[in-house]
Amino acid sequence: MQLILDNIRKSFDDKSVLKGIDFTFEKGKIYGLLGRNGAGKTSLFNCLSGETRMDSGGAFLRRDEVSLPLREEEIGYVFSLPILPEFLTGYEFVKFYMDINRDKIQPGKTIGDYFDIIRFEEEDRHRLIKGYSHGMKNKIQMLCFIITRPPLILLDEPLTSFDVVVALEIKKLLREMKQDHIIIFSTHILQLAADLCDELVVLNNGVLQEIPADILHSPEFEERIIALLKDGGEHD
Ligand SMILES: Nc1ncnc2c1ncn2[C@@H]1O[C@H](COP(=O)(O)OP(=O)(O)OP(=O)(O)O)[C@@H](O)[C@H]1O
Repeated sequence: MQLILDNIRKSFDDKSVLKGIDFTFEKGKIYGLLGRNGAGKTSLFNCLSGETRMDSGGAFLRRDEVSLPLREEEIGYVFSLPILPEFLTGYEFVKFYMDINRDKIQPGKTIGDYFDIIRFEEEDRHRLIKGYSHGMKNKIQMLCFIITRPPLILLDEPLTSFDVVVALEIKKLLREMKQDHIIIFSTHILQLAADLCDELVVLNNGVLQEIPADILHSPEFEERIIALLKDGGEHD
């Protein structure tokens, strides 16, 4: 399975942010998406998920030689600022989410099993989401894609809100899941990108470019990436 991005363009007013994104992502890999502040990482994710309309171009999933336009239900999107119904408890929300996705649940998995996967304390499950920390909300968002297992998983800067223990668990989980999914992960933490990702891509000047494997594994990795990022791109 491949995700094919074909000449995606997006401008806000007269500011051109995505200037023709062409890239092919493969199943079985975790991709780190790097780029300076304002480079357009979130805009690209929003265009893929349908949150924002792209001006032109397209995104396609290719399976068995057949490419079809990417559909909303094929994407699990974890926002950097989680959007959840704050008036529900975590348990109520996850139960509701499981109910509406009954056909996608792995056989025999209970709501308790799912909470256990993300190491969510028993007592927290029945508290209102409103009172959850940022990291707890992110965990609940992650649970959504763990339940539905969509082919494409987009993660916008999520691991930064997790404590080291949870971050390690989530990293393990992503590594397990990558066999069956395309995972794209935006981050500013170079060490995390180097540690977790199989490939790195940089969004610079509105286009995506792959970072050669020799940079990823070189001892001057950080310096070389920073030089690449300084080369172009916007910043706040
Ligand atoms: N809805 C919008 N309306 C107007 N401008 C927008 C909108 N969304 C994004 N932009 C602009 O597009 C550019 C890219 O923003 P985006 O949030 O995609 O960058 P980013 O790479 O995710 O940045 P960061 O690393 O700081 O989160 C910025 O100049 C931003 O101001």
